[in-house]
Amino acid sequence: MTPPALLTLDDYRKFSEKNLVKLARDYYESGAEQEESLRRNISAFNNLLIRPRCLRSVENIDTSIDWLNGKKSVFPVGIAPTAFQKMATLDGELSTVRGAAASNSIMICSSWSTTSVEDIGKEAKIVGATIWFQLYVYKDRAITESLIHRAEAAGVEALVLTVDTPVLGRRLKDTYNKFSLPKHLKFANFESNTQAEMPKGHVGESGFMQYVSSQIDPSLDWNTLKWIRTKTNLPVIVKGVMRGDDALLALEAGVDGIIVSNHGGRQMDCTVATIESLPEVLRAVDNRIPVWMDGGVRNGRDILKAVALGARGVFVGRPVLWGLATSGSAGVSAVLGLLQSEFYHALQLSGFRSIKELQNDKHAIVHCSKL
Ligand SMILES: Cc1cc2nc3c(=O)[nH]c(=O)nc-3n(C[C@H](O)[C@H](O)[C@H](O)COP(=O)(O)O)c2cc1C
Ligand SMILES: CCCCCCC(=O)C(=O)O
Repeated sequence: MTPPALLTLDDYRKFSEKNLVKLARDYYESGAEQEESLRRNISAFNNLLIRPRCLRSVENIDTSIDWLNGKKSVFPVGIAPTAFQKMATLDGELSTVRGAAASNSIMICSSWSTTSVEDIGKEAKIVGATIWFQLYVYKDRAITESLIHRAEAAGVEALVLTVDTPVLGRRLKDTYNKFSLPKHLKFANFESNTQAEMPKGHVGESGFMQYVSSQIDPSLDWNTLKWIRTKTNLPVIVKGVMRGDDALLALEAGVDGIIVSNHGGRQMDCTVATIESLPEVLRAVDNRIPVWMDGGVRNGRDILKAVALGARGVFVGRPVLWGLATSGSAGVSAVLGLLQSEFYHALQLSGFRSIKELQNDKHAIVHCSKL
């Protein structure tokens, strides 16, 4: 069936809901606890207002940006890692990587994918996509080390260490639903490792929470990051930094980039929004390494605001799942294409012809409290 006109990401969200069973929909949509952070990530963008320039000849706009170490991206939006994509569509992560390639975006693959990193890597080579690999650190370091080496061999270009998940946030809907990976799906990076195999079916309160507390290392600290550094020559990016002081520690630990993130409001609830944390992290980093953000980006104006503050780019999580559940790889590239055209349009309407020009204008946006 041809989907109706889908004009906004919210249209994709609503349309995709029909294609998802409740267990999957709740898992994808949930935030932790009372979902304050989830809502604030989105609403905080509204406190930033754009100050448009006029009469600036906006016929040609350059949305490209140096994404990492000189590698260009045609527009500043990447795909955040999200687990268990085969709950959204048959081909799961393979559809996402195809959608990423079709829209010249980059994909961060989750440690907890339902397609192995090797299979995603093979497909990425065929379709010409850039992939990074997101890492969770297991109590059993041999599992973590083997994941790093497998990701390297699969052709990933950077490792993304998630640092906001020492333990799992309490997502109430998942607990009510007794969420676990549906029986027909695999925890694909761990198939051969029964130790790390997630319990199947509805066990106890949430099979997911049980698995995390038995396997994931809550003692993760800055030394763990140094240990990871000794295991790979790939750039290491930390995802989940929310404060300037932690950004300075990340710099000291020698990271190659930071993603300001609160895990889409799925971990600690009642946090500041990521767009509110971004300026403090940027001040601390002072242009020494790239800083991206994710959380609540839902249109081209949000991208403009984050980039105007100084972000190298943004990542989107749930919107890609909505595209995936709407129409597989075509849906992913449609969602990314929509963001790209909205960003282009927002630059035109506000009189900025390139990201450089936007970032050089220190008054492009204003916080509403300053009016
Ligand atoms: C269903 C779902 C699964 C996620 N899985 C992962 C994951 O495996 N690893 C990770 O680092 N972050 C994970 N995240 C967090 C995202 O990478 C990202 O931080 C968040 O979705 C950004 O917010 P947004 O959904 O508002 O764009 C997940 C988020 C969602 C919604
Ligand atoms: C160590 C926690 C693993 C959570 C995996 C998936 C995820 O990040 C999410 O559901 O959010």
